[in-house]
This record gives sequence, C-alpha cells and structure tokens, in this order.
Amino acid sequence: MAFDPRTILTINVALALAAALYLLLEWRSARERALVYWSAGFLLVVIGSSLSLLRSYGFYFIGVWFANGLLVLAHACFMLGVARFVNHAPSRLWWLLVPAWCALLPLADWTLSSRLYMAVNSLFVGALAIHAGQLLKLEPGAASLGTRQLHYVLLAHGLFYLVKAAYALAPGTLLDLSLYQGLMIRVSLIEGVMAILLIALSMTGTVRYRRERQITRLAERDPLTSLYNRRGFQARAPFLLADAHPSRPGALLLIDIDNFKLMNDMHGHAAGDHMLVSLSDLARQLLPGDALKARLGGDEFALLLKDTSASAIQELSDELRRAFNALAAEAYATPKPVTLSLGATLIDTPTQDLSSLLGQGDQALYEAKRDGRDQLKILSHA
Ligand SMILES: Nc1nc2c(ncn2[C@@H]2O[C@H](COP(=O)(O)OP(=O)(O)OP(=O)(O)O)[C@@H](O)[C@H]2O)c(=O)[nH]1
Repeated sequence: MAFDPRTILTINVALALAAALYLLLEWRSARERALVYWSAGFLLVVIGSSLSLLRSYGFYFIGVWFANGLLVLAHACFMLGVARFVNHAPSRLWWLLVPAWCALLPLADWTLSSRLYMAVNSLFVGALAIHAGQLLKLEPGAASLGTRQLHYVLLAHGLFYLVKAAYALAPGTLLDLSLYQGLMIRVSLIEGVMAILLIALSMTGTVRYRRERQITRLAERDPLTSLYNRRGFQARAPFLLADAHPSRPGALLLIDIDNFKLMNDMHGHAAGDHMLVSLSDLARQLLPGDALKARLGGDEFALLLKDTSASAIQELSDELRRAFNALAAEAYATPKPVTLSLGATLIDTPTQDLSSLLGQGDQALYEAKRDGRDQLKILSHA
C-alpha cells in the first residue's frame, strides 16, 4: 500500500501529543510520578517527529540528527518512568549514552556515516526499550493485563529497533534518511504509530490497575490495625465458609476487650489504640496464615478459621487471653482488669449465611460477658 511518509509522521505527532496529554491528565488523578516521565517521553516524540518533517526541506541536522536524538531521550524517559513505577534505581551507566550519542555528531555526512548513525541511534532506542520492558517483572497473580501488555510491547518495540540497527549496517539495503527512502524507514514510521498507541494505552492500564488495587485495599482495611474491616471481612468470609465440612469444621470467633472504656478514660485514647494494635499483632502471630482476621469496629474483632475443632479454639483463645491480659496489665494499670471475652461458633456444613453466624457469635460473646468476662464460650452450629 502506498503512503506518504509526511502524513504518517503528522499522524505520529498527533497521536504522541494525545498520549502525552492523556498521561498528564491521568497523573492529575493518580499522582503516580511514572506518568510524568512517560508524558515527557511522548512530548519529546512530538517535538522529534515535528522536527523530522523539516528534513525534506534540507534541514538535515535538525530533521535527522537532532530529531532522532530526541527519540533516544524519549525512550530514556520511558525507561525512567518504568524504573520509578517498579521502584528500581536505574544504573548510572545509562548516562554514558549522552557522550556516546554526542560522539556521533562529527559523522555528519550523508553517505556511509548516516547508516552508522542510524544503527547506533536505533541500538540506543532498542536497548532502552528492552531494559524498560525487562524492569516490569511479571509475577504470577500480581501483574495486570496492562503491565503484561506494556512488558511485551516494550520488548517488541526494542527488538524492532535492534533489527533496524542491523538493517542499517547490512550492505546493499536502501536507506535515505533525508527522503524517507528505504523499506526499513517506511516500516519504522508505521511501527511508530502502533507503538505510540499500544505503549500509551498499556501505561495507563498498568497505573490504573495498581491504583484500583490500592483503593480496594484502603476500602477493605482498618487503618489502625491493618486487619480487614467489616467490609473486607464480609467480602472474604464466603470463601472460607464454603469450605466447611463435618470432618474439617470451621469456626467464627468474636472478641471484645473487657473494660476497654476504663482504659481509654484513665490512660487516654493513644493507650487504647496501642492495645488494639497489640491485639491485632497477637492475632497475626497466633493464628494460621489462612485465617481471616478483622476488626469489625471499636474494640470488637472477628476471626474466621478453617479446619479446626472446639479444643483447638479453646487452646487458641487461652493463648490469646493470656498474652493480651499480661500485656495490658503490664502497660496500663486499671482498677478492673482489661481482658478478653470471646464467643465462638463452630461451622460444620458449608454456608453462606454470615449474618446468622455473626448472630450466634454475638450470643456466645454475650454469655462470656454475662458470666464474668475474661473467658471463651462456644456455641455449636445447628
Ligand atoms: N482507643 C480507642 N478507643 C476506641 C476506638 N473505637 C472505639 N473505642 C472505644 O472503645 C470503647 C468501647 O466500649 P465498650 O466496649 O462499650 O466498653 P467496655 O469498657 O469495653 O465494656 P465491656 O465490653 O462491657 O467490658 C469506647 O470507650 C470507645 O470510645 C478506637 O479506635 N480507639
């Protein structure tokens, strides 16, 4: 298909400008610094591609050398953005690209040396893009579609530039940088359009996924203890409840601190907060990793365990109480002891009825309080 290189370059400019503005707008809401680097990279592509249009009017230095130099700089920005995104400090050796590129300037003659120039320039672009792609590690389960896409698009883009470098040095190939003559130059213009689109979309996709994960995390966690809050507990409980079986029953355990108001009143809110955090730390230490741990509100906590038994729950409660009571007594003296009351209900059939389980746990907890606090009561699930 015939096409006019200047038209393609103009499309490149428009797309890169749209990408730069789009990424900048994303930065306004996401505040992810990588977006600023990426946006700056696309702005450099805009300037470089615009200057590139000048080569057909005889401005070779600006239209070829300078414009392609900006392309290297743009890819350095993409790489720095990815490094920032993955919290990786790039090696200082990349600075060597600056003197290396400047060393190409004396080669400004438009026969043989333009091939060498294009080969080295493409090599720099390819190396930066491949390095940026490699920085995006694809850990199973953690990488989003956007991250995977950005990883592969950057690698493919980098490989394309390596091929371009090899092509430039291959004898007998047509290459005229001033008139955009030669297969590789024309293919490169088309590749540029596709790369801008794919890279910019993957960049926003990968940042959005991370931001959504952060928002979900914030919405489901208690800020003081970092345990799940009621919303997070309700969202995750069904997975554990569905697993219950008479041979491996689960258990719901509700915990309420006794005389907590007294501690708050006597020692201040900070002391109360300290004990809430201590209790959550104990829960993390003493419970299995797959147990669901949540602070439902105030001084009330909920634990959901799978594959357990009444005796295991009793043992766990005794350990929790012993450790918590000792901590509280040691740190903050109160006329009435600050202890733990616990209410548990065993779950021996799969169920999705969390609210009635919470009702039973509450009932058991109420009995523990009524019978003098500092103890566990267990109700069997009918
Ligand atoms: N420090 C602190 N206190 C909180 C927080 N949220 C709720 N509280 C306090 O927790 C206390 C809960 O009081 P209750 O459970 O009704 O009182 P209690 O003294 O523990 O009484 P019993 O449970 O019957 O032993 C109140 O004083 C609340 O102000 C919090 O985030 N930090």
